[in-house]
Amino acid sequence: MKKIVFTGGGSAGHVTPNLALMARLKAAGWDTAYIGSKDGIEKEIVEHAGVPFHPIASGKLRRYFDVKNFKDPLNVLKGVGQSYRLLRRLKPDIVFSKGGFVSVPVIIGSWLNRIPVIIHESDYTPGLANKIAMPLATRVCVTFPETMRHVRRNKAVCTGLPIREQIVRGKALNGLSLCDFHKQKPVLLVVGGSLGAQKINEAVRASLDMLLGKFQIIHICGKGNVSAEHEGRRGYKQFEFVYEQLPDLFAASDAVVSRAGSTSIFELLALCKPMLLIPLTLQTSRGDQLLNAESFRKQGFARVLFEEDLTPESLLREVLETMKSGEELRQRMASATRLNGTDAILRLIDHRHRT
Ligand SMILES: CC(=O)N[C@H]1[C@@H](OP(=O)(O)OP(=O)(O)OC[C@H]2O[C@@H](n3ccc(=O)[nH]c3=O)[C@H](O)[C@@H]2O)O[C@H](CO)[C@@H](O)[C@@H]1O
Repeated sequence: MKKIVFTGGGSAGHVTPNLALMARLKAAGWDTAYIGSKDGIEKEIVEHAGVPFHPIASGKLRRYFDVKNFKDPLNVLKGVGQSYRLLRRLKPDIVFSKGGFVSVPVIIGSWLNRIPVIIHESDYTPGLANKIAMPLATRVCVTFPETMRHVRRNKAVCTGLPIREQIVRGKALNGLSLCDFHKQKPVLLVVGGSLGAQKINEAVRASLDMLLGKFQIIHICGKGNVSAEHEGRRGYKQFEFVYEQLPDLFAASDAVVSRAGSTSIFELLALCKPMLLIPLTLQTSRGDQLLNAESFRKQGFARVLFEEDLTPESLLREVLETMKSGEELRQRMASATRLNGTDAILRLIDHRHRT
């Protein structure tokens, strides 16, 4: 039986594209397993999808000072040892990595076992984990054509991002009834990335009275971030994290306010949803979301509001503008080439397995 091991995690953007590939490979008779961090979001998501999950120790690669920076290299080393032994036992034909810091020990473990590795980079510029992994990878798949220039030419393939098939199969009526919403007022979905975004959560709640005058609001606010004070308010529905119902919530929404994580914005592009993007700042990230957002703005798929300019008033103004330009944004998205990377990556996996 053909066997593949997946890795990737830290946040859901480094996990959900794997779900799209795993579903298809499982259906084609592959044996699939996952190696991820023992306390990362990937454990919950992968177990939820019914794929065997093998936890390892991992350390975060931080760009800022933290006492954990002294302990984490030891955890990464421990993770390399665990991955090496796991992979020697599992004996996969191939390893596929979606990036994130947990993937580094797994890729080193694969390389030590001489197992071919395909990695995928979601963002406009490669993340630190993928930069470390690239020399050890057989192939490097990318989402944006512009990312090809950061990868050695004989390894780079522009495949696009794998998107879960069910994302485009949501039912608006199910989404509305899940939130207890009606059809008379437009629906705004707010999602601050898979872990939630404090700044966006605060701005939404500070402008809630104004926003609720115009919209019904679905707010995916991240684990532990549901506000008890606003819970149960008519027209305002909060979720920490959503699994199967996400496609229905997407279908029920007229526009979306989102961080500019690559996985999210390509899903919204596939759905032609007018989006207002609030990218992570340079202070809190390497700036990848700023580039993702600028690329989408330039192509006419999204409006962008910088976090530095985020106030309750600017949020309301920009949401109204996004709704107003909804038809224009939708048309631009509908006429664009919208790559779903799933087929191209499956071909690479299959080809690698045969050679
Ligand atoms: C803080 C951080 O490191 N952010 C990075 C992370 O973002 P993050 O992990 O937030 O990733 P994205 O926003 O790109 O993707 C989130 C994924 O989670 C799913 N989802 C979200 C909410 C929910 O309730 N249920 C659910 O299933 C979305 O549909 C999507 O598939 O990875 C992205 C790469 O992909 C990067 O571009 C981001 O810069």
